[in-house]
This record gives sequence, structure tokens and C-alpha cells, in this order.
Amino acid sequence: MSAGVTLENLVLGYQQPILGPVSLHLKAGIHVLLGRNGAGKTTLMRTIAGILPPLSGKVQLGQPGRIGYLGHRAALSEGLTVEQNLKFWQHISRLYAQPQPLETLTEQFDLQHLLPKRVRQLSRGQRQRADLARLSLVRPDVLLLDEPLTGLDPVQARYIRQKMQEWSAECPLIYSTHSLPEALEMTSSFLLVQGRGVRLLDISELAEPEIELLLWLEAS
Ligand SMILES: Nc1ncnc2c1ncn2[C@@H]1O[C@H](COP(=O)(O)OP(=O)(O)OP(=O)(O)O)[C@@H](O)[C@H]1O
Repeated sequence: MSAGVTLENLVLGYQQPILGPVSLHLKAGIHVLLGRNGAGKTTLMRTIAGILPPLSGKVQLGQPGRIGYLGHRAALSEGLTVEQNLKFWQHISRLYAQPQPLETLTEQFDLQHLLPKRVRQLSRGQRQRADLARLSLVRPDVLLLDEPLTGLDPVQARYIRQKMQEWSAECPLIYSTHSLPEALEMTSSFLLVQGRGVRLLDISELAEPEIELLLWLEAS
């Protein structure tokens, strides 16, 4: 299995292009996606996830090409309970892996009291935890997390940061955030979305990385 994502002359958007052409390769590890509101971060993730077809160019994934996507809306059925949702995803993931037992997921993601609740009854942070538990069953070749730490309490946020480090040991993990301090704590690999371009840069290679980034964010 080859770990990595390659974007080849990718142009993406809706009726009109928003970003591109973008060509880059992402290896295993955490890559943080930064850009102003409306820059195109969600659109880029949805395109890599295959939810939105590219306008031109292509996305190449490692094999077997499974994608784990955490979007703004949970990939959980609103009318089912958390337990029913997780059992459904366990059933799916059993097709290619031995899924973690429900008890393990419940403990790891602090879901004990939430199992009998319907997803529509959950708070944003609770929903996020249930969706992250669902994601941990998928064993993807690429992980795309749209603001995964937003809405989580500090204990859960610390746990999810640890999980993200674990998950990214074997596959690229792209995640978006608006918090520069949080990003700097997680990785040195930055994907900067500005204008029509996406720049991949390793900030440890810059002389004054924080200043440069802050200037970029200010100027964009
Ligand atoms: N379904 C859609 N149809 C047409 N245009 C859209 C659609 N969704 C988003 N856009 C436009 O695409 C552009 C990029 O939006 P996107 O949601 O990707 O930005 P973002 O960087 O994720 O923003 P934020 O930081 O606010 O979440 C915006 O100008 C937005 O108005």
C-alpha cells in the first residue's frame, strides 16, 4: 500500500473555478490547511474526498483508496442512536478490517452516556465525538478533517490531537483550522490557500516561520 495523495493540475470549484491549477504531493503525516474564510479549504477537502468532482485535473490516492472525511455535518444518521450508528459503521468496516469493539470506542471517545441518544439530540461537541469515533473505524488511506477540534472541550481536544498524530503515522492527514498556535503545535507542514493557489511549505525550513506566516495571513 502506497501512502500519499497527489494532486495533478487540479482545478476545483462549483460553476466557476475557486482554486487551481494545483499540483502537489502529500506524504504520510499531518498537513494543516490554512486560509481566510471563503478561501476554498472545505471545497478542496470535498474535492479530494471525491464528493465534489474536479473541474479539471485529478486526485490520485494510495491503495486501496479509502477516504476518511470529517465534514461540518456529521456522517451519522440523525434519526438513529449513537449506538446504532456505530454498529452500522462497524458492520461496514468489517468488510476490510477487524473493527474496534464498541466498548473501546465508547471509552476512548467518552460516549458512555450518549449511546442511547439519537444523533439529532446531541450538542455540537457530542456529535463531533461520535463522528470521530465513526471515523476511527474506517482505516483510511487519507484523512480529511474540517476543523476537527472546534467545539470540543479541552480534555477531548487533547485526546483527538493525540489520535490525529497516531492516525497520521501511516497516511496523510489534512486538517483545517483557524488557529495558528494550534497548527504550530500539531505540525510543520502547512498548506496555505491564498488567491487561486495552494502552497505546500515546511515551516521548519523558513528562517522566521511564524513571522512569515503571520504576514501572509495578514496580507491575504
Ligand atoms: N455549494 C456551493 N456552490 C457554490 N459556491 C460555493 C458552494 N459552497 C461554497 N461556495 C463558495 O466557494 C468559496 C469557498 O468556500 P469554502 O467553504 O471552500 O471556504 P473555506 O475556506 O472552507 O471557508 P471557511 O473558513 O469560512 O470555512 C466561497 O466563495 C463560497 O461562497
